[in-house]
Amino acid sequence: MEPLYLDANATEPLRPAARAAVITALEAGGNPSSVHADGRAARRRLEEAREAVAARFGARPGDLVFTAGGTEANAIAVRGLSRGRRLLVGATEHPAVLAAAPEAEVLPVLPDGTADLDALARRLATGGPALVCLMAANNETGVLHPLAEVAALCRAQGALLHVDAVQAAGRVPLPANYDTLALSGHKLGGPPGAGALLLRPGLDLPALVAGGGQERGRRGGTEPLPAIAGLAAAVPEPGETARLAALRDRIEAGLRAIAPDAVIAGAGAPRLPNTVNVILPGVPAETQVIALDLAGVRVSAGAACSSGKVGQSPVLAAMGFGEDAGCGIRVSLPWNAPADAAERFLAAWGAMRDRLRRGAA
Ligand SMILES: Cc1ncc(COP(=O)(O)O)c(C=O)c1O
Repeated sequence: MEPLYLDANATEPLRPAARAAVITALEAGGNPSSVHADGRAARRRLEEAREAVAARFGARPGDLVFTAGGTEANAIAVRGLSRGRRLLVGATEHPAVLAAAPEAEVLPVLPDGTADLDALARRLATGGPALVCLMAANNETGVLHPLAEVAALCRAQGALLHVDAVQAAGRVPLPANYDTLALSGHKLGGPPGAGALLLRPGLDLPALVAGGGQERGRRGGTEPLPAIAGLAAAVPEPGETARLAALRDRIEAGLRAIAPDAVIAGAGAPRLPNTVNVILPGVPAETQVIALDLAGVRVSAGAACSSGKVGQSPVLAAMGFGEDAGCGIRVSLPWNAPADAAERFLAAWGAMRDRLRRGAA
């Protein structure tokens, strides 16, 4: 039987339309900065992709900066906006943001994983101008922060807001009142190698790498046009979200029925339709991931971005899970999850749990 890929939050499988767009752009070639006809054709394709992505995510084309991915989009925003400002960063942010903001104050989250709005209001009320970084959806738990309220607090206190929407984009509606918002192509079903930073109208940012002045001087370097074309073509099918949410609900109901001792992280909070983080107390996440992998089911422990490192999840630790913060696995359904994904996952998970219990007895 085909392996069951349930690690979409690490990377989504390439969508057929994105694959076709990548190949077309690769074969067409051309550098958008060249003035001859091939360059002008590449420039047209770049601007068409910009218009499509901007329209889809509610931005103006002139306010969209293409990047090499989500990490770079976050870094441009955090470095560019934080000059002369205090940095306030959510405790469950992705390393892409945390690493760009090493001197930040950490904003706590509530036990359900959502931002602690009272703590944010207190931090904003004292001290100088701030830059707040809070993600739209968490990569490990799928928990959505209340960004409308966060944005209102920021506006009231003259703070800027950067939103890492890498996991939310294409899965849930995006917040509107940001200063900057980061996207990543390969989390949408495009290829790796392209991302985007959306800017509030009128906002400008210095480039991290100046290069040849591309992207209106906001991101130097030849634009990765095949990956950008793939990003622009990576559009969900109608009904996809509802289909994934139904599979997610079946998985959660099944887990509760099989194992009353299992805990679903962030269960009470609004979450992504495709993500379940299930904690099996006392069993290291790595053990679970390997056992499921041997059974042909691909899930992950914590953030897959940390190059195979597994240990305590800082996200689950920030939610107060203590020792069990090392015992959560992330199940993230891809856009093309098969109709029997929930049943196959539950059968493998239940068998794994039985084996581990017999082994422990
Ligand atoms: C929430 C979040 N932000 C940023 C990133 C980094 O994106 P990229 O892989 O495109 O650099 C990831 C990747 O896992 C992520 O989950």
